[in-house]
Amino acid sequence: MSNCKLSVNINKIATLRNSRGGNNPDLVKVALDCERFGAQGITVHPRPDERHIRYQDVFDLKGQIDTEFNIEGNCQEQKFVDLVLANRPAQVTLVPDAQGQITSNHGWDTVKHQNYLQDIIATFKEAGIRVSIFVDPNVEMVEAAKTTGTDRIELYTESYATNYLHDKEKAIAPYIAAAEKAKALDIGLNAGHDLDLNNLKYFAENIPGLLEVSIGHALICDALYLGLENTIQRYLYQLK
Ligand SMILES: CC(=O)[C@@H](O)[C@H](O)COP(=O)(O)O
Ligand SMILES: NCC(=O)COP(=O)(O)O
Repeated sequence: MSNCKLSVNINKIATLRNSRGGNNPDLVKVALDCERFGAQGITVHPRPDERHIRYQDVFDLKGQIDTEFNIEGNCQEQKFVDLVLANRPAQVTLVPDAQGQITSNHGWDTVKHQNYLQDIIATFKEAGIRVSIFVDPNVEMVEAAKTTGTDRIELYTESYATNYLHDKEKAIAPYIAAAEKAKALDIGLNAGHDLDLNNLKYFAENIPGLLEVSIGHALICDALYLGLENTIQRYLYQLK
């Protein structure tokens, strides 16, 4: 039995809600239903333009969620730092997004941004929030993550998901190396981005010490066909 938790990213529920301006679907209700259907965490990624998750959503969700609340985002935005400190989620995941990016597309350069990361991570840890930082599957970046003081790293899995379709052993090789380095350095390990029902099982089976995956886009797409409860159950099954 795997110890890996499934955190459902509900950004795309907010995208749908915002498209009409009302409150349908109700983001808080969906989050609570995800928990009821077995999700072990809820992830949101508020972006400065609030194109999906709004800052107010974070306050609304915080009081309601029973499982692990994970807020992802760009800590170079002071508004994001203030939001996280005001809500004190179980975990904050720091992602180096640029303004206007369509989605997250790279991890931290933990060598170049070492001093900055040390300071911001200490700020969140002093507030009692577990910190994870988004990194590419690169051993050098994992090594330098250790001295930032982060509790965990989240491996950016886009290249795994893309290359899985052509050569899954080659696709996962850099992730195994990164995970082994994280384990040796006693850094907790999360992963996410473009994980789906096809590629998740192989990833979870082959990555040592995987603690959590956060999955949004594919899971919400699957729910259109399979229903949310059935979809969450199927993702959980991949992690068994
Ligand atoms: C950090 C990460 O991997 C992202 O996948 C993210 O949380 C998704 O963000 P969007 O929903 O805005 O594409
Ligand atoms: N951290 C990754 C995440 O929350 C969801 O990414 P995706 O499944 O929407 O690509």
